[in-house]
Amino acid sequence: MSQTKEQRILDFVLQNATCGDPQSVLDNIDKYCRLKEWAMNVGDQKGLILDNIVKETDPSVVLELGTYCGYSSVRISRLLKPGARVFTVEMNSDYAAIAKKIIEFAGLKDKVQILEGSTSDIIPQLKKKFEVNTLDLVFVDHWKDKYKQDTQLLEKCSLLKRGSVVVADNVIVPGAPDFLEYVRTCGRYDCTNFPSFLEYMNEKDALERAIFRG
Ligand SMILES: CCCNc1ncnc2c1ncn2[C@@H]1O[C@H](/C=C/CNC(=O)c2cc(-c3ccc(F)cc3)cc(O)c2O)[C@H](C)[C@H]1O
Ligand SMILES: [Mg+2]
Repeated sequence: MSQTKEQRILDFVLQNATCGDPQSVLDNIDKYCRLKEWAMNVGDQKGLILDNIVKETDPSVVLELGTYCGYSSVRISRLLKPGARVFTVEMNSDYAAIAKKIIEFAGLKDKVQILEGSTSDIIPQLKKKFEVNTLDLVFVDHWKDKYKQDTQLLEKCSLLKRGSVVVADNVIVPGAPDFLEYVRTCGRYDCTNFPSFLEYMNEKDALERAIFRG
């Protein structure tokens, strides 16, 4: 059966990275995707900006929208204090399976819970089914036309509190114009743009940090 690109990324990690070493997992995914096959991981340049935001926030409860292969789940969870958790939502079961193996290889399975399904179904379940009170950090990196609706859903489900940090990837490329307009003008967020570059390319991209005012 012919392999998918995501299976090839997983194989490259299993064959080249060091088990239990999250940085070597990240470095090898970046190496493969830069040299062999491009893939839509947040990558090393935007990843460093994300690292700084995570370190500054020191979150106990993190939600990620769009796991894909698990690169940013590894990136975020490797920086968390003992007992802190990442919930990551992925609707594609093939990607969820790949991500599970990558997160486990990195030694981070106790910090990351992959929630298989659609954000529209899972976000409303976080409080009762997953015992979440409020979210300290949200990393938004799924379909770009769903950023705004899912941010509004987080608000509706009272999952954001004053100081909750929402970080969105790709606000330049592919872009999420309705999300940007919303968080910058609705009056409920303090927004900062972090210019960078599209993963593994020379094209400009950026992260947007939107801190909920409560
Ligand atoms: C109900 C649906 C919503 N609910 C959902 N619920 C659960 N899971 C969801 C939901 N919506 C999506 N997902 C999952 O998240 C992942 C999707 C990730 C999407 N990411 C991009 O499209 C992108 C493109 C480029 C790019 C840049 C330049 C180019 F030239 C080409 C591509 C770069 C980037 O950094 C990018 O992150 C995964 C594939 C998909 O199954
Ligand atoms: Mg992205």
